[in-house]
Amino acid sequence: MTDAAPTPRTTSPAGTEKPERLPAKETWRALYRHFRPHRGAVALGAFLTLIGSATGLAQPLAAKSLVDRLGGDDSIAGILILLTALVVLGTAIESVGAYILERTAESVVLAARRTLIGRLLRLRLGEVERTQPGDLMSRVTSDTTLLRAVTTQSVVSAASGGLTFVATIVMMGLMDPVLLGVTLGVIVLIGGAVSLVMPKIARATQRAQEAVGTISTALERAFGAFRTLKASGAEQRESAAVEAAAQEAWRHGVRSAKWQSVAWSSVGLAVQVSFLAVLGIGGARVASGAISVSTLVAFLLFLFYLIDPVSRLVEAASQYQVGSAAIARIVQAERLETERTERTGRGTAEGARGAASTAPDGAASVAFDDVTFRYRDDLPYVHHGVTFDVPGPGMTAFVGPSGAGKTTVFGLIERFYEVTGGRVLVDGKDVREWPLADLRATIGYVEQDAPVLAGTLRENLLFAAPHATDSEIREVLVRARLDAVVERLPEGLDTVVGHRGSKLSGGERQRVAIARALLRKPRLLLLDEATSQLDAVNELALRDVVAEVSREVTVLVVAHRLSTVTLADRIVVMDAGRVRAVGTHAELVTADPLYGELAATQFLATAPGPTTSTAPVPSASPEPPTGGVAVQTGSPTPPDPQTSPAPPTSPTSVESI
Ligand SMILES: Nc1ncnc2c1ncn2[C@@H]1O[C@H](COP(=O)(O)OP(=O)(O)OP(=O)(O)O)[C@@H](O)[C@H]1O
Repeated sequence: MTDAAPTPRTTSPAGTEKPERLPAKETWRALYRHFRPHRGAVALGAFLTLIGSATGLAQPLAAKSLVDRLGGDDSIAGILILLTALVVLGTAIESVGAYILERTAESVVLAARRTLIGRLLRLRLGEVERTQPGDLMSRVTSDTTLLRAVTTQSVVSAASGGLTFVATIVMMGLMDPVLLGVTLGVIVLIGGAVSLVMPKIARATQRAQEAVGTISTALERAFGAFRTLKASGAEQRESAAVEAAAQEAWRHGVRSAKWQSVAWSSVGLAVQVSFLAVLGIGGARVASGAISVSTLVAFLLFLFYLIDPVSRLVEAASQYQVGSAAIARIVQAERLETERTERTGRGTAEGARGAASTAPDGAASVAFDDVTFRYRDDLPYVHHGVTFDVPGPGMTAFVGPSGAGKTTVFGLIERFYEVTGGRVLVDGKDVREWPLADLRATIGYVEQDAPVLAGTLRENLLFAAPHATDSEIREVLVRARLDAVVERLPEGLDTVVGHRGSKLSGGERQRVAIARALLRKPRLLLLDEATSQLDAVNELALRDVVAEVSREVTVLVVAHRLSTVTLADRIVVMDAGRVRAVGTHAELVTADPLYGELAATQFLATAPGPTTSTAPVPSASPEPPTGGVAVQTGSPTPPDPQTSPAPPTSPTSVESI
């Protein structure tokens, strides 16, 4: 089975390229999809508004009756009460209608936002990496608001305007078909010109919305690295970039307003020109006796009456253009590929806590079977036939130079990305066959930069295990050496940690991330070690915690410290996307030149204190190991994707450690 729910994509992913406009039919369908669930409410709102306005028509009659009685002996109290009641009733009905329409408009926005939010948080990681999150956010917050008018007011305007237009045209036709022909000729001519302007409104609106997306993106970038921004003295440059985007939004907004005002003024123009044409031709027809003067006068009155429905039709059309610009951006975001995170067994809330679990208990096993992988088709391979086998429990350390592909191993186990070739197995089962929620419920993951979310410390801890009890929280706080920190805080666990945990130290953030992962009670713990976040005391303490956890749980660590690797039951040495050796520290330090070099330089540089490691064997050019348990694994390097996109499939042995 596959958890991805791909949808055919006709437009580029949000934020990567200039979004295309949707074809007219698709625009219509997408807008109708948002309007459809609310059509009853829109009809009711429109009906009440019309009734409300209609009561207004009765008021002059009531007023006349009032005036007639002023001179006589009849009491005017009754008619005054009636008049007042009519005014109040009419206003009440009209305002209820307007309220229903506005409420429906808000419901349309809410539904669109819900759909988008539901999808955005389930997007595939690769999709998010290809997009600009700020721009995606603006689609939820800003573009959805543009659906308000088009799905409610403009439908009402189009319907009422259309009806009145047809009725007036029929009346004019009954008066004089020739003059009607003249009127329609002028309207069609000017309407044709206006229809050329309409797409310009949509284009300008879309560009303005893109610029709003750019503002969000730029602000998100600045706040995401706020300290760096200040330390780099980049406030002015970043403000200038955001202001430029704001200026761009203004420019396109003004352009859209310009075309909208052209469309609006064309209504007046159409009527004025029609008036002159009707006056000229109508005058001639009166002179020739074809029609009477009164017919001409009545026809001209109808002509002016036409202004209102035509205005409403133009308003509906221009709102449709604005809506079509927004819907194009919304549909584009809806088409990004999502994960299917259906929940069974451990994936449920109870399952995540171990109850009702369909997955086996105890430590999970992990195996990579000839895995090839690249992040995108246009990027080089990161894994070239990676093969290893980790039976649980115990601690396995992944070491290797920067960029060797160690963190990528974790991304593939979590199934953040799909392998290009080969298989990733957890408990002997291909991760593609696991329900995604169950797979992830099995795993606790501590990222290298240990992200902490805005909110309280408690919220952060409960993030991965929302049903954990207070005693479980206390236990992990002690294990992660956070208990003293929490005691020091004035509000303890309810202390707000700031945006991205900015009120915590780097070491505290990392311990929060570890506590969060432990609270999840994982069967497999993935720990991407930070290079230098912890002081020596806490590092040693956490080393003991991880060692203790690894007695029952499978722990995979991307290791940057000698203290970690010396403790590991097995070490996987990675280099340039391949596993070049596996073994213990003592074995590898003599058997694998690259490992020896790493132990001598990188690890020792970050070691917390004196170690008992055996002397490393430095080597400038690492050679495959010649003895010990270190084993060269992996299949040949996949060919260059540019010249041959197919990865190699030649089988290799699975190394059992
Ligand atoms: N999301 C991504 N998109 C594209 N390329 C990526 C992505 N993440 C990593 N890479 C590339 O993949 C390669 C392997 O990265 P990875 O993070 O797995 O290395 P690593 O061995 O963990 O390095 P380090 O020890 O520095 O953390 C690198 O060349 C990196 O630039």
